[in-house]
Amino acid sequence: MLEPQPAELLARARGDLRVGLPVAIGDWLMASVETIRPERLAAMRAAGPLVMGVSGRRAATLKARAYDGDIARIAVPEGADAAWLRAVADPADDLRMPMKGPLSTLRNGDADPWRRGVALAKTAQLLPAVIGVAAAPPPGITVLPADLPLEPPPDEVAAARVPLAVHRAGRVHVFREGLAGEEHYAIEIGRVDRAAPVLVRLHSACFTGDVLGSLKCDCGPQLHAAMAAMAGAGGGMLLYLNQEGRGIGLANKMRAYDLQDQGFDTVEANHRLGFEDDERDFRIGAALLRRMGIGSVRLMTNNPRKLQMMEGQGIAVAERVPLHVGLTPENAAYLDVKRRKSGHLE
Ligand SMILES: Nc1nc2c(ncn2[C@@H]2O[C@H](COP(=O)(O)OP(=O)(O)OP(=O)(O)O)[C@@H](O)[C@H]2O)c(=O)[nH]1
Ligand SMILES: [Zn+2]
Repeated sequence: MLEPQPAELLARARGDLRVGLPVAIGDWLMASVETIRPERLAAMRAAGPLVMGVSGRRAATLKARAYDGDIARIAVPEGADAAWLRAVADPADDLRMPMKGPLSTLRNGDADPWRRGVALAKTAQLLPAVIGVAAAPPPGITVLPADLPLEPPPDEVAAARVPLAVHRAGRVHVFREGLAGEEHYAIEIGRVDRAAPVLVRLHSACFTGDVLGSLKCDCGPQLHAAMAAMAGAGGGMLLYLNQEGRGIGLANKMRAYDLQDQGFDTVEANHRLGFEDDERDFRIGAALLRRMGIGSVRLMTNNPRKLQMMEGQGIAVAERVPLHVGLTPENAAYLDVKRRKSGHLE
């Protein structure tokens, strides 16, 4: 078995999009609008009429009809250049240059390759927009398999003792998700008694909050309060999930922050970019707990989705422990939107 297997092809396709290379999906060659270079765009245009795929969310902002529901296929006009494509994909200048259309969207043909193309761009943490042409793949181009494999369960790569300020007994476990996927960390604090429900926090990476002490969110204070509570209780398990920006990556989160400075709230900003409110898959958290031998938790969260996911994945939630810390004048509106729009609990 020397040929690349489906899971490997998927990982390679994700990398290709980031590099600016097209990948073959169904009968189409598709590249990322964000990373494609002008020469390659010209070569694609020479191969036939161009079509652009965006998410239904982005289509709604563009007032383009999304005949395919969660996806829209936009016919690219003849003279449209890279700047035009970028403006359709990237909301940064929506308010300054509101008129991009009218955009004509396709309704016939198979939308599924486009759905997969946009999903692939999301997992590559790029703007969720792809440009494509109906063409056979030239040699060397990655062909995305029709049936995507189930990602293998997360694998523990390494673990070591790390004494922590909150508790001398700390242990950091590094897990790798799928092939070339994200790394996530499980941090054992104190002595974790698996015979009783374990105090657990699923924390999503927030570079700005965790590291820089940003006042725009409550992540840093939540992280530190959770660690302190675990130390105080004698033991607990912190899962640090690399799901920056609710899964859209730091570049896209900064794009969202820029939109927030233009007056959109955290949910609207994600939508304008073409993302859902929350692109995280919390199942990875349950998988890590299982790997750590934990089946019952006292979960520190205000997010009902985390609770539902745990129960759905067979981890018993013995108790929800609310986590309200770090309120600042700068994040009051953000926390209010989480309560009103995302159903966050008091
Ligand atoms: N896209 C986007 N992500 C944000 C924004 N503010 C914070 N984040 C990200 O949101 C995530 C915060 O996640 P959590 O701390 O798990 O918070 P939560 O989902 O509200 O749930 P609990 O804190 O458990 O109640 C981190 O990945 C942050 O990077 C924002 O305005 N936009
Ligand atoms: Zn944050």
